[in-house]
Amino acid sequence: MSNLLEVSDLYKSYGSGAGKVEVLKGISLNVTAGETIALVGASGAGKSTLMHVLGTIDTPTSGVVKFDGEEIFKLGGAALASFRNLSIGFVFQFHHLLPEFTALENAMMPLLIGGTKRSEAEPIAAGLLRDVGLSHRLTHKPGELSGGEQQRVAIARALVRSPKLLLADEPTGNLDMKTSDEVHDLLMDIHVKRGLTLIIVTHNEKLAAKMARTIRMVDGRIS
Ligand SMILES: Nc1ncnc2c1ncn2[C@@H]1O[C@H](COP(=O)(O)OP(=O)(O)OP(=O)(O)O)[C@@H](O)[C@H]1O
Repeated sequence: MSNLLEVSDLYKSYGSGAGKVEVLKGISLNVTAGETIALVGASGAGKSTLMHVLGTIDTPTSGVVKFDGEEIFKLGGAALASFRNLSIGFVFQFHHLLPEFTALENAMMPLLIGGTKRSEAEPIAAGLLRDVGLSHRLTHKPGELSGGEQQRVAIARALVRSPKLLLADEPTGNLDMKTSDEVHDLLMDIHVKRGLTLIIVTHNEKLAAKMARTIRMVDGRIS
């Protein structure tokens, strides 16, 4: 299997001088296309920071990230944004849905932002909402949905552009156990059906055990 991600000697620090915080301290890692990875470690170890850099919503201080062989941080601003929108889906602990839009509108937002016509975006988003078990909630706004349903909408939105990589940062950290289990099963189901590469930050041991590989971070390094 080919590598989807090749990460070499990644460093990330914030601030400067006496206030400098080194968060990532030389991370090297390969991720095979279609792999599932649990990223675990104590609070403050740098897991979210690594996810943000892999997802290109933050930039490394130094080091190289190759996605499908391409050095992504060599891309300029607009090209990088377009790469991110097309290739990577994100699910966060808090769903970040737009409250004034319906489930369907939220799910199709990345397509609309990418320039797809609404008439084309709608059936794609509706199909995904059906896949996550929400065909009966298309016109509900986030405030009218349960926590698990909101997270399902966020998952549909993350998948609407058929990304190769799904990054999920504590996707069920905010949900009760039963709802978490349902969302975990959904993520695994999506991985199996789509061959999606999945990296999940989690403190949930049951979820970590479902992933093919566990990567443990300790103080900015892979242990
Ligand atoms: N923008 C920032 N400026 C300064 N320090 C930061 C910034 N972002 C993160 N940090 C610091 O980097 C360290 C790692 O944070 P990060 O959120 O990556 O950890 P984590 O492993 O995801 O933790 P948790 O499990 O609690 O979410 C923390 O000490 C944090 O305070």
